[in-house]
Amino acid sequence: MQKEQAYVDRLHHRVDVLRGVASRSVEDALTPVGTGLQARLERDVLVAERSGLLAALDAVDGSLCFGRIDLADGATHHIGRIGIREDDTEHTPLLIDWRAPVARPFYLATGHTPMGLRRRRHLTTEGRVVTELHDEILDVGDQERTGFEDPSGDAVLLAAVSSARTGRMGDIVRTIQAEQDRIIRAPHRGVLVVEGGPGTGKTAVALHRAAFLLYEHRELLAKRAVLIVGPNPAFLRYIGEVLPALGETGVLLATQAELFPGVHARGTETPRAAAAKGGEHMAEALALAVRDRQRLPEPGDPIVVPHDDGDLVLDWEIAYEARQAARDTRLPHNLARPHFAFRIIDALTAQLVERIGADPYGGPNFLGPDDIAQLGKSVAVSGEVHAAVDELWPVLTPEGFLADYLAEPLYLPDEDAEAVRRTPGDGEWTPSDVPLLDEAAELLGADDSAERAAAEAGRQERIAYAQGVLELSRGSETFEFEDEESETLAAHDIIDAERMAERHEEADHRSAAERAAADRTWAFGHIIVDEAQELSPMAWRLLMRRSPTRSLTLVGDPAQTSEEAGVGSWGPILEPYVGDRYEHVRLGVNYRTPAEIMELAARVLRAEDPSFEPPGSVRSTGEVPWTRDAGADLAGAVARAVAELTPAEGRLAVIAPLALHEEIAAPLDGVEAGAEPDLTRPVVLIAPRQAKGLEFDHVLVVEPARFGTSDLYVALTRATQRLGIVHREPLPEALR
Ligand SMILES: Nc1ncnc2c1ncn2[C@@H]1O[C@H](COP(=O)(O)OP(=O)(O)OP(=O)(O)O)[C@@H](O)[C@H]1O
Repeated sequence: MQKEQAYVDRLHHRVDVLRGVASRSVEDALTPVGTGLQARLERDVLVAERSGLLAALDAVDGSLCFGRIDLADGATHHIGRIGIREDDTEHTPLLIDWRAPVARPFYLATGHTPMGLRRRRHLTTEGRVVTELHDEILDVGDQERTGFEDPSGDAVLLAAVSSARTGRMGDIVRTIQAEQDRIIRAPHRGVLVVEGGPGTGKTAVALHRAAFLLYEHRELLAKRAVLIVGPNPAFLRYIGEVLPALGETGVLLATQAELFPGVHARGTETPRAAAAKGGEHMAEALALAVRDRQRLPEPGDPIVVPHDDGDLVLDWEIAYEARQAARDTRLPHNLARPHFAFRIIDALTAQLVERIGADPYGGPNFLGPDDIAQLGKSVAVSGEVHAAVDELWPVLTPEGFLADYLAEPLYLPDEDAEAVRRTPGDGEWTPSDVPLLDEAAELLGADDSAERAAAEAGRQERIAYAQGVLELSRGSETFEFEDEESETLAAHDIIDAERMAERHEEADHRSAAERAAADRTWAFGHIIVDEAQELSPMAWRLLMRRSPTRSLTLVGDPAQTSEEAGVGSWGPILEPYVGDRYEHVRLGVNYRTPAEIMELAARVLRAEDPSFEPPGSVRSTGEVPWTRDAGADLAGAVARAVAELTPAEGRLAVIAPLALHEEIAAPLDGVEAGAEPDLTRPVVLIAPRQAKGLEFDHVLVVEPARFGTSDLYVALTRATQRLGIVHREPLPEALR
């Protein structure tokens, strides 16, 4: 123990030194060095690199080193959250990053396949103090004993899964299991579907996979960013600390509602409306509705456009031909519009030319090219002509178009149309409007060609400039950071002219994740979708647009699908995008819910599907879930149960239908009936849908008869320790 303590002390000392160096170099870099372009460029690059490193060093302080592997050849490696090297000429590794290949046997080796290991050691620390050691002997022939042997090999895992919850998800780097490790380290290209029952670590694995990919493909992913999509804001707050604790901050976490920049989709709607909007036929309906906005005058009733040289007649034929030509370009509506306008202007000019210059005796037109050009110009700048074009082919914004469409939804089955109908200006955008806005933006397009050309010219200039600076800095080697080759630094070291130039965009010092958040057309380096079973076909269309390279990890459990628009199986969802070229892996062990609770939860699903098999629980607690009839006083019974179940340390969730929240919260101290739960409070009151993905030490389910089957299954599987059920209405059959 003392030896390990000495080693851990040494590691912390080294981190302190590195932190000092990094923070000084941020400070130095922040001091004004002059106003020259080059000075500012160098400063920006330095600050970005050193701040990232500093954040990583600060973040890992909690349990820096958690493992050690002893190899058969006598070598030993300590494993931790980041890699650290000694300040010597060889840059000797002191701590191996858990993501490095050398660390892999720590997670995978077994007595059967020892992968060159003699022993695996788990170190438990509190702050900087080593409190426990657990050793596993992996070489049966090895007679040496340390006195810290853990014969079962799962003491650390069991302690982790039984520990009191904080209201925030923690990382699992200390105890990643072999089946999880394989998923975390799977290649980043292509689509990987991770399926597993409640508590199998899908979310944990997804987050660690993000950390791994950022480590393994730092260069690419720092530029293109990683997007993690979760079901609701409470869930994103719940998981929000895992990646920073692993030293990773360059990730964008978002719900579907946040994926259309500039729109805060906070409105609510019926599940029926959400399902109708999420349906695949919606894409076709919107496409047809856009075509409807490309109009023609009625035959025989032309638009008459006044002009100094006499009225111009914009009739059905002219508009029809112009529309055909514009549609033939296959450009989105707003981008095809100039083609429509040109044709109209041409045709109207021809009318003028014909009228003014026609030879009454049938000879050639009197007007020369200059006269014709002059007439063309007069038509092109005419406000009346523009108004006529606008009427036939208006410039449309996604918001305006969709609001109009929802007021009068066409091309949908009647009952879907009724469900989605909304008076313009009535209510806010909802999460299921977001994929429709995105679809509309795609169909409409924005004519930003001039801006793009200017931006590209500016970028090329900056790249040329950055190339010059890089050559200069290579020559003088001004970066005096001792650990240049360490694993921690390797990530931030490599910088090419393009990236340097990107960082130098004068008005834009945002990280890739921040820029991605503001850009609808951003192509992410990798996308991770949690609770992926909830997404509708329309939401998949949006996400696939954000991942043109189809580099995605989808995590979900069809048995927990509550949204009507969600998936039943992955094949039909993925087929349009990748055919059958996706990997499908399963996680089979439940680390959260004790066997006693899982048994009860499984009965709920078995009522509908007798063959349903839940994942096996990693432990049982002896605590059998209970049910209690509240009689007439539901709130009183809930209050008594809350008093009983509130843990001294840890969290209790009361999961009840929203309609009962006011009544239930009234007698409870410090419990609020509100839309946004604070999960760090000892007792939280949440609705079934809000419970998705979360976990608590104890759970009290209220009035389960009002839950849908999958919502009930989700609610029952949230507890790590105890579960109680209070009801006034008769219990569902499966819970009796
Ligand atoms: N290898 C592990 N070591 C320690 N804890 C683990 C491990 N794997 C999972 N857990 C813990 O199990 C709990 C459930 O994990 P997680 O929330 O990722 O499961 P899930 O499959 O996403 O569940 P659900 O589908 O019910 O939302 C978490 O507390 C997580 O930290």
